[in-house]
Amino acid sequence: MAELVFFSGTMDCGKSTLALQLDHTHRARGREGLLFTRCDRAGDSVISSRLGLRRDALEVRDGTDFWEVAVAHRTGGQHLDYVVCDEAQFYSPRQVEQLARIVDDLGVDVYAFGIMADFRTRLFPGSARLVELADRLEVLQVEALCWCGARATHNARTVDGEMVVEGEQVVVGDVQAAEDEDGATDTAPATTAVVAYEVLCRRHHVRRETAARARTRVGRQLRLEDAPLTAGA
Ligand SMILES: Nc1ncnc2c1ncn2[C@@H]1O[C@H](COP(=O)(O)OP(=O)(O)O)[C@@H](O)[C@H]1O
Ligand SMILES: Cc1cn([C@H]2C[C@H](O)[C@@H](COP(=O)(O)O)O2)c(=O)[nH]c1=O
Repeated sequence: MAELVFFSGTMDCGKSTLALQLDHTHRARGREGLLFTRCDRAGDSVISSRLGLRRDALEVRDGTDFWEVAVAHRTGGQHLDYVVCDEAQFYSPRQVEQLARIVDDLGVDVYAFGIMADFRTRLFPGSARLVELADRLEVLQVEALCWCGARATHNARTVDGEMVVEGEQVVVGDVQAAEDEDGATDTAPATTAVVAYEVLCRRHHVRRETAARARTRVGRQLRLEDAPLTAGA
């Protein structure tokens, strides 16, 4: 029986990689599918993974109707066994309902991949609807890690290196810029605010303690410990 599966996890836990692997495996067995994404970091109409894999995909827009696309595909004489949906957190609840209908009325498997919650720890509307409707929820096996070594369960947004808890729900971006060898973080010209993301455990998300902030705190402690005791101190 066809099913709607929601594979979810934090940013950078391997969702797009798994989406492309799953498509490859099904295709290799002669099954035919359609790939969809919305606002991938790499640009329009592509699913990209940080491992370097990338494949063309159909870009989901506000007006995309999955039911109509699937029916037109079949009416055009093509097979449709499964659908892979990346960045599904950006889909509207109505579009998720269309995906469920494809499963139930057309017998097509739908594999959706996305993050559950935004940087404020609030569910994306599309992800909430997926949780409500999916036959199965799968949590990815490669667990992203917080800087402290604990399992990362939350996505944090930073603006110019500082964690923020207010702002637009959707801002396409990547996990923190790579560090230079000297430990300095890459930054854009001072006039452009740099939005980035970092995965954290709940404790550090609540405390707003990013890796950079933790490093600053430790550095300050070390400097205090090294400071010579002055008379009367
Ligand atoms: N250079 C690398 N070598 C091995 N694995 C890597 C490398 N870069 C990224 N990864 C793996 O890829 C994962 C991110 O995969 P990706 O599919 O882009 O994640 P998501 O779609 O969940 O954001 C990382 O968690 C890590 O396991
Ligand atoms: C937390 C959060 C993330 N986003 C964006 C940032 C990325 O473009 C995608 C997630 O991509 P990934 O493949 O899972 O790394 O979502 C956002 O717009 N708002 C947020 O709060």
